[in-house]
Amino acid sequence: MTSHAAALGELEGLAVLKGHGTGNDFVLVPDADGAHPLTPAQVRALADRRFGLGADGVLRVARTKDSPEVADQAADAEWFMDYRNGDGTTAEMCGNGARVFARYLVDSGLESGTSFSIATRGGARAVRIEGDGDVTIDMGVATGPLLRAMPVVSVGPESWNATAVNVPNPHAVVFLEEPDDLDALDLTQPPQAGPPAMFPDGVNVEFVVRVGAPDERHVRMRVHERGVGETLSCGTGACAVMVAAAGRDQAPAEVAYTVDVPGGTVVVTRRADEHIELRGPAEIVAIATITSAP
Ligand SMILES: N[C@H](CCC[C@H](N)C(=O)O)C(=O)O
Repeated sequence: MTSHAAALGELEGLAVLKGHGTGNDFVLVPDADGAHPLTPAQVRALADRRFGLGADGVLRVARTKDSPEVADQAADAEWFMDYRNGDGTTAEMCGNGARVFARYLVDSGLESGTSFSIATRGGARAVRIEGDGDVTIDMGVATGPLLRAMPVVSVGPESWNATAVNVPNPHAVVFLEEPDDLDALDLTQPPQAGPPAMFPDGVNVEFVVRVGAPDERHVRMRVHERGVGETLSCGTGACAVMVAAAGRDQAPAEVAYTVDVPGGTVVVTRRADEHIELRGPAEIVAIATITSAP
């Protein structure tokens, strides 16, 4: 029996869902009574695209008040988005996941309004369900560009200076000149980002080209995610890209960028209070029950 089969066997009978935000896909695990805290091995098994359900990450739906690491957010948010990368590691925040998580809370009746907050490892985050079905997440204030030292990113023999931005998970943003250069990048292996001391817990790396003139505030990106690999979209990455591009463009404090990702398009807005808002679609595509190996 594979280790994945054993891990899934520990979850036999569990009802889960599958969803995505611009192609960044997740297994959602409703766990209101805290019966399934999920081990890293169980996360890897659920996320495995051959031996499991397949996803970039896992979103466990837990009660904030019963989750010690975020219980201080319980007054603001009833539900905790316990995000895990597909390799079983945790991360501070997941922007696309937050949209899918919010969609599930509303569709399942666990939240009844169109404005509420969710708890995350990065802090409580306000959610707004838009009239057209999009979901907007207040991602808080990004920190960066971090100017203490310009990180360097390498892919094979090529290297570039990058811009470090935390959302609050760590990102390194590389601007490329030509769209063909973006499309030609081999992201089957993790880019190297350094100096290592700058990213002691690893880093998500985004590669960006402008679309049109700078004042069109339109960019296109690819991303290699920490703990996952290349994904079709990254919400926190899109936010990091917006902050880096706005700095590069010397854009006004209040500004919005359209960010094209391989899986679709999101809009990232910086408000006057410096909060970053991520707006985009969120889909629940399936419901499933974990059954043990026959
Ligand atoms: N796809 C996620 C990013 C998860 C970040 C995770 N890969 C990490 O920081 O380790 C998003 O939409 O923000």
